[in-house]
Amino acid sequence: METMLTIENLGKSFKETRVLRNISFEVRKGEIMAILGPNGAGKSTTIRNIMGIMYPDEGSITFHNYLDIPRNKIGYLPEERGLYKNVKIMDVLLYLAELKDYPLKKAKERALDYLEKFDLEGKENVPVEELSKGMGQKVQFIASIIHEPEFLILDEPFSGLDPVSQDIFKEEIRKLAEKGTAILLSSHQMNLVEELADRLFMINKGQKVIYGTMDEVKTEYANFKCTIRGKNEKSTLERLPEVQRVEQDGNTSILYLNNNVNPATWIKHLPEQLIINELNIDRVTLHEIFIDIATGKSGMKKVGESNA
Ligand SMILES: Nc1ncnc2c1ncn2[C@@H]1O[C@H](COP(=O)(O)OP(=O)(O)OP(=O)(O)O)[C@@H](O)[C@H]1O
Repeated sequence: METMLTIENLGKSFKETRVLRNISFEVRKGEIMAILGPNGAGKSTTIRNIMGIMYPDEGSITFHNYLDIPRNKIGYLPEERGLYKNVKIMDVLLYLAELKDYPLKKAKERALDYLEKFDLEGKENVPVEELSKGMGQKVQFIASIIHEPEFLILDEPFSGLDPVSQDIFKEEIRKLAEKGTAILLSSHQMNLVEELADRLFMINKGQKVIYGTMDEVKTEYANFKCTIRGKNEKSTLERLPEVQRVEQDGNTSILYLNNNVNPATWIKHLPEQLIINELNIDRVTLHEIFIDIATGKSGMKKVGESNA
């Protein structure tokens, strides 16, 4: 896949404090690349450097190998929402399209089409200030893609959306990627990231901790876990082979297994006296990987130990 955006060894300090160190990743045509990290990790600072809102102290950011990033080819849904309040929705959208040199007739058609998709049909003459938070977010999303950008940055696009609207956003984001848009997605909603992202970059304290495809990350970081429903002593479960730790809630126990355990072999060695009403084996979720890596809670690879 063709590389669109390349970030190499990005470094940034605010006064004496270094908030980004050696950040390198790329975003390719037609992919959804997630940038993840705990609060204060450096995601927004990375995005602001890409957008030219601030400049890096070290490293480079190139678009199709050029240092000059053409603003009319980029779409940006910022974390801080804000549209001109007393202006009608259509006027805002056309104004923003015009700023990106996009043909107005086409922009109007696209705006009407998206307003319909987002359940805002007939609202084109409503002033922005009369919209609910979720409706305003939909309009801002349309504003970020009205000009058919090649590269799209979505900073927390799902916050404040109801589940139906989240699904509509998810579908539109997928469609944009299928049409070839390169998408950089920042979100704390791990389940949505897990469903959407092709690759991910996780940052903590300004440094890379994970970089790879969702499958690579799962294979490298997500061990298997076994959920057993049945009344068993926690200490009995903890003594089972290859069990890293056990979490118990009532009669439900989750056994986190060591790296490289083959669950088919492991399950054959479970003692017969265990009480098993139900048993499931899954890989741990992205949510659990995120928490484990950010907190160093389990025996999984911790921050700084990654060689990804
Ligand atoms: N303009 C600024 N001046 C000084 N420090 C800043 C500035 N902007 C960000 N920082 C600091 O840089 C670090 C990274 O912040 P950043 O906003 O990039 O984090 P983030 O990963 O986007 O967090 P969140 O998930 O909370 O949005 C934080 O320690 C923050 O306090």
